[in-house]
Amino acid sequence: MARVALDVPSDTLFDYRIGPGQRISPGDRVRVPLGRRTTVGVVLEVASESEVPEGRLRPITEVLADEARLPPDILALLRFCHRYYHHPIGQVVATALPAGTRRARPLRLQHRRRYFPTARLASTGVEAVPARQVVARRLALRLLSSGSLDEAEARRLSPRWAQAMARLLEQGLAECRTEPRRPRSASATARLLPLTEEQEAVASAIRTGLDRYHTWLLHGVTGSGKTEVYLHLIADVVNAGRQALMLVPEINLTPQLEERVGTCLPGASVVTLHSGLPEAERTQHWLLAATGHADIVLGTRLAVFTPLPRLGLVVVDEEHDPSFKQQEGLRYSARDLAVLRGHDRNVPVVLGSATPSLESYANALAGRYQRLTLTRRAHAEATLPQVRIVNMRSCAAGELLSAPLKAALRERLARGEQSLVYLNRRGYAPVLFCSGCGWTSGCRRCAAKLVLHATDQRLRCHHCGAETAIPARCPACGNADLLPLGHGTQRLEDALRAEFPQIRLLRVDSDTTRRRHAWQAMRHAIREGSIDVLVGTQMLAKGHDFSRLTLVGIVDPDAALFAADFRASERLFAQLMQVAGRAGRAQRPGEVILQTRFPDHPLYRALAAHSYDAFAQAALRERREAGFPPYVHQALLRTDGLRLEACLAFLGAAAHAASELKQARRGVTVFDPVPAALPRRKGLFHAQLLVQAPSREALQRFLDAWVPRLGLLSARRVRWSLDVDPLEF
Ligand SMILES: Nc1ncnc2c1ncn2[C@@H]1O[C@H](COP(=O)(O)OP(=O)(O)OP(=O)(O)O)[C@@H](O)[C@H]1O
Ligand SMILES: [Zn+2]
Repeated sequence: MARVALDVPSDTLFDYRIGPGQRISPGDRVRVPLGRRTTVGVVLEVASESEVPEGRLRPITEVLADEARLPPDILALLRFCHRYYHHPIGQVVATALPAGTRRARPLRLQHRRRYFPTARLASTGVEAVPARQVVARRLALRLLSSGSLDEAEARRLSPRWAQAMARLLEQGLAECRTEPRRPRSASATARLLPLTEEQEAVASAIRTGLDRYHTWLLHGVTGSGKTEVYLHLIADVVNAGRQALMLVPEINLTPQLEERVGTCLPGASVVTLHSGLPEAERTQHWLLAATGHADIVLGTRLAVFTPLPRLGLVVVDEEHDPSFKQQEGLRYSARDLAVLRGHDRNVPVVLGSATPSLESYANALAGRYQRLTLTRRAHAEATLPQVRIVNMRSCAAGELLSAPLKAALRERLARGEQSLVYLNRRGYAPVLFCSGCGWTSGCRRCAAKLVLHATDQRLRCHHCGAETAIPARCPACGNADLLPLGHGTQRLEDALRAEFPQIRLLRVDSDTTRRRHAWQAMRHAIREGSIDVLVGTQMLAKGHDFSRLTLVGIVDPDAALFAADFRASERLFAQLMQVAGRAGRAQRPGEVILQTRFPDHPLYRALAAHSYDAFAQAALRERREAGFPPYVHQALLRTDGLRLEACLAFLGAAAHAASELKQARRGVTVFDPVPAALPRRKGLFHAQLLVQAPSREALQRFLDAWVPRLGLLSARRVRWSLDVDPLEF
C-alpha cells in the first residue's frame, strides 16, 4: 500500500493499493485515480496496512518511469515544510517541484547524439571516403581533427550532414553515442581572480570546514568581493566531485552572473532555476541536478528544493533579501530552508550580505552562526564612499534637488562619470489632489491611492493594477485645479531633465523594465558608458557593479523612518546601505549625498559612518525591549473576504479556540484580530491575528494544537491561511 501526496487542499496523504508487478519506493511519481479522473502524485510512504478497508482501496494506475526519484532528504524537507508551515502536504509537494512533474509523462533527460570516429577511420584516414562524397569527407576530416561532433556542429559543416553521417555510420567509419543534453559547456574565457588577503582569510576559514555542517555569515561591505569568495569555494567543492547550490534574489540572477559562474570553472556544468524559465527547460535543469549531471545550481528561492545527490555546499547571496520569503501559498523562507538543508546533509552553508538580516546577525552573536567579515573593498584602489547628509528642512517643500546634489551631478557630468539618483517610489506623484475640496484619487478596490503616471497620463493602483485616465476636473466638486502631491521617479526624471537638458538619462523601475529583457538591455547600456545619470527605485540598489558610477544621490527617504511596521527601519537601512554601496566600486572614489529633513537621525548617522554594527546593535536592543523578533517567534493567521466583519468574526472564533487550549497555549500570546496594514486589496478585505511565543518550540506546540481546530470553524465566505515567521503585515 502506498501513501501518496496529491495536489489538493487536504491535510492527509491518500492510500492506494500497489498492483502486482508494480515496484514502488518513496519518492516515486505515480498516476492514481481520484474521483472520476486520474491525477499525478508523489509516494511519500510505503506501508503494509491502511485505515481504508482493503476492498475500497483503489490501485495505482501507473508508476512513472522517471530518471530520478525524489531522494529521502527532499522528502524529509517537504515533510518539514508541511509540519512547520502547517501547509497541506500535497500542496507543499506541488509548490516545491517544477510544474513538469505534475504531468503524467515520465521525466527523462533529453539526450543529444554525439558522433565519434571509429578505429577503422582513424587507421585508414579520410581516404576511406571517396573524394566525390564531399560532405561525408568534410565530416570525416572534422571527426578526426576534433575527436567528436554533435548535431549542431555537424549542421554547421553542411545542411546535408544527416545523410552523409548515416553513410559513415553504415560503413563503420563513425559511431554514435548519446549523452544528456547539457545546458552549456563552459569555455575557459574567464578565470577566478586571485583573492585579496582579506578574501583569502575568509575563504580558508570556510575551507577548513568543507566536510561538515556549519553556517557562516559572510558579512562583507559593499564591493568587498563576496561573489569571488563564493566562486572559489564552489570551485573547491566541484573539483572535489560535489555539487554546489547558490541562491540569489530574483533581480540578481542576471546573465552576467550566470556567465561568470559558468565560465570561471571550465568543465563544470551550471544550470539555472527560476520562475522565469519555460516549463520544459526548468524540468530539464531540475533533472540534470537531480541526476547529478549538473555541478552547480544557480537559482532563486524555489531552487532550495532541488534534489542534489552530491551536495557539498550551499550559498545564499544577499541573505537579507525579502524575496527569499515566498508571500503566497506555502510561505516558506528559502534562506531558513537552506540552512536546514545544510544541516540535514551535513554540508556547510554560507550566508552572505553587506547588510545581514537582524535574524542572522543575532544568530551570529549567539554563536549559532559564525560571522566572517570583509571590511575593505576588493579593488585595490576602491574605498567606501564618503556620505554627506544634506539638511532639507530649510528647502521649499517639493524641492527635489538640493544645491549640493546639483553641484555634485555637474562635476560628474564634466568628468564623464556616472551618477545614480535614488527614490524608492515609482510613478510621477503618489496621489492627485483637488485644491478646491480636498478630494484625492483613491482606488475603488483597495484602501490605497491611485498613483499619477505622467508618461502615459494615467492614474494607476500599485496594488491591484486598476487604472483610469487622469480626470480633467475634480470628480467631487468640478474644480479644474488638480495637483500632483509628492513625488515619484517620473517627477524626479523631469526635474533632472529640466536642470540638465543635455544629459543621457535612464530611469530604471518596474514601469520601464516590465518588458522582457528590457533590464538586460539597460544594464548593457549602463556598462557601455552611454548613460550619464540613472534614476530609479530599489531595483538599482541591489548587487550591481557599475565601475564608472561615482555619485549616489538619495532623495526623500524619510517616510520609512516613521512607518508602523517594526521591520521598516531595518529595510530602509539595508536599502540605503546597498544603494550607497553602488558608488566608487572601482578605481574612482565614490560619494553619497543623502537629502533628509532629519539629518541627526541615528539611522542616517550609522549610514554615514558605514556602521552596520552600530545600527544593528541598536535595532536589536530595541527589538529585545519591545518584544519583537528575533526575540520572539510569530505566526500570522491571515484572512480575506468580501466583508470585513466576516473576516474579523472568523478570527474572533479562532482566538476563542485558542483560549480553550489550556496546555498548548502556555507562554503564547494571542493578539486581537485587526484589519491588515492595507485593509482592502483587489476588492477584498484583509484581516489578521498575530500569535507570538518566546521560542519556536512553544509556537509550534501551540500551532500543532490550534491549526486543526481552525479547519473545524465555520469559515463562510472567508479564506484563511497561516504565515509562520511572517515578514509583512
Ligand atoms: N580578488 C579580487 N581582485 C580584484 N578584483 C576583485 C576581486 N574580488 C572582487 N573583485 C571585484 O570587486 C568588485 C566587487 O565585487 P562583488 O560585486 O563581488 O562585491 P560584493 O561583495 O558582492 O558587493 P555587494 O554586496 O555590493 O554586491 C567586482 O568588480 C569584482 O570583480
Ligand atoms: Zn487597487
